[in-house]
Amino acid sequence: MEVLRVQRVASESKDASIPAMFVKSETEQPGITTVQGVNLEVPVIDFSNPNQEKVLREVYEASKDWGMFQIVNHEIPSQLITNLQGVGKEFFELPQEEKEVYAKIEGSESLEGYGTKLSKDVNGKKGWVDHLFHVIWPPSSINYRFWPKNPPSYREVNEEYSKHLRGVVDKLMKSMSIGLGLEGNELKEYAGGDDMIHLLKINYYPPCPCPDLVLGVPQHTDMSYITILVPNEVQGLQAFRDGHWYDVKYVPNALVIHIGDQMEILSNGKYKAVLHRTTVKENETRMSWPVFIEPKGEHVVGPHPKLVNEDNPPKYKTKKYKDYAYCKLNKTPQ
Ligand SMILES: O=C(O)CCC(=O)C(=O)O
Ligand SMILES: [Fe+2]
Repeated sequence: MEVLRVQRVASESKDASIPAMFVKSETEQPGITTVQGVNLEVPVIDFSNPNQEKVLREVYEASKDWGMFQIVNHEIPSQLITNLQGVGKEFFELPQEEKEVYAKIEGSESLEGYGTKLSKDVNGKKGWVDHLFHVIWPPSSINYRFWPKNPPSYREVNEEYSKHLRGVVDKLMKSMSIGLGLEGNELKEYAGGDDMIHLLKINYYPPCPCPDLVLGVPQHTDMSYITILVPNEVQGLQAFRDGHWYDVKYVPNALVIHIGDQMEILSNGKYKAVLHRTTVKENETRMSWPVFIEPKGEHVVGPHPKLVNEDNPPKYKTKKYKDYAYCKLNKTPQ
């Protein structure tokens, strides 16, 4: 049996019709639910600002008020980002059979591999997106079976990106720690230190004849501590703010940072996980490269002990991350 791949559906949807399983209900359709003509300008933080006190303050405010911000001058060379995008794009442009070599293993609990989300949303609808997931850090958790061998430079480019990204993770975790009144290293240590998993996802959103009716990724908060995302130049990320959906402005060379559930929990609610979703375009392919920074499954997650006391009791349960993930993915109460 042929598996469903949105890239293939897209290539076969040349007229203005698409299979009904992708058409969202009116309460979700972006053509109806997006605030038109307004780009949400989430805070853009200059990481290289000589006034590092200001950077700390900006990271703190954005994590608390928005749950999302963009960073520029982050020391990841723009050529490296271009290369990361280039090798990812080359992979998705390979013939279908070559991509299927990396397909997610059916029945496996791991997210790793090439695929299309099989589960439908609450209304039984699917997203207009395919993806590839693989771990890029730590080395002991990497399974190269899911790293494309074609293009040949895929591995080298991704390893180089991962190396640079670790510096950004450290700086973000340190800033967020200080923002909460902790020592610079305390948040990362409690979160899992250098054992935290860096899980790369590549989203591939092919052109869609009716972009107003579908969503790429439906509304969600990420489960991670933080997510660091490189988009291509095709706008599509939306954030929910003050009760409405807005397009997030594309900023060249910026990394988009999302606060995820685990950071909200770790901070006992001080930092907010951002609700977001993606739209697609009629004539352009959108791609994005989020890296989810998350604990290992066995890691116990909950509010940092120094952030709770009698006056500020824990707002979230303490449990293993894998149990948290199970409840979230199966939509059972936490
Ligand atoms: O493509 C994007 O900009 C966001 C994707 C996303 O939210 C996700 O994959 O979790
Ligand atoms: Fe997300």
